[in-house]
Amino acid sequence: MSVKSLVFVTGNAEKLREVREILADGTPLELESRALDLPEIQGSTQEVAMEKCRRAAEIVGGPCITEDTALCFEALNGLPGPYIKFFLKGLGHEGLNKMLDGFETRKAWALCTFAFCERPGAEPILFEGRTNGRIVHPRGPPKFGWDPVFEPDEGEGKTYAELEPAVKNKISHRYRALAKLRVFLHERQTISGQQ
Ligand SMILES: O=c1nc[nH]c2c1ncn2[C@H]1C[C@H](O)[C@@H](COP(=O)(O)OP(=O)(O)OP(=O)(O)O)O1
Ligand SMILES: [Mg+2]
Repeated sequence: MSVKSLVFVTGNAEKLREVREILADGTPLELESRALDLPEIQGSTQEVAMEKCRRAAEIVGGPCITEDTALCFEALNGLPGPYIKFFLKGLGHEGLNKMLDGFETRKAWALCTFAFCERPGAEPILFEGRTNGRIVHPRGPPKFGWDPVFEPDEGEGKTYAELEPAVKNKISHRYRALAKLRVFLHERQTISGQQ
């Protein structure tokens, strides 16, 4: 398998931008993108990611990757998790904050799951990355999803939205998952001799 033909299937332009920025550093990995909004099942983050990637591989007809992002609240045992897109749409930034009023902790973690599927019918392989933080009232430009309400522990008091993109990309859930995917793809290529 040549990684040059790897297709990233996502309907989210901001995700694609960050993935490209992260991949620009280090060993080159060429990505082709397909803007499809794939249906997502209900279930654990892993089940959602596996099924989405399976469907993507059927449509693409070859190797592809997909990515799922969850935002998990400690007080809610990890919910909204993979359903954050719908919670954000329905409640907005302030609504997400209100959900936690009355709970003892506003701790949260961002979880990114990349899935790689070699061909239609193959079992996808998952790569997870996690960044811990907490939910705060919105600060910073509202450019990408819930970035204004997530303050990562390593962000020196800034929200993802307030951090320079290059700084977010060094500590983010996405960066951490992508680092694992990259090692996997690199080892695969080396083993199959396709440098
Ligand atoms: O770093 C991030 N910072 C802030 N917000 C983020 C981030 N990454 C994803 N998000 C948002 C987008 C969507 O509201 C939800 C994930 O849902 P998710 O299904 O994974 O993304 P999506 O449907 O927009 O794109 P895709 O076509 O790849 O499934 O969290
Ligand atoms: Mg989605």
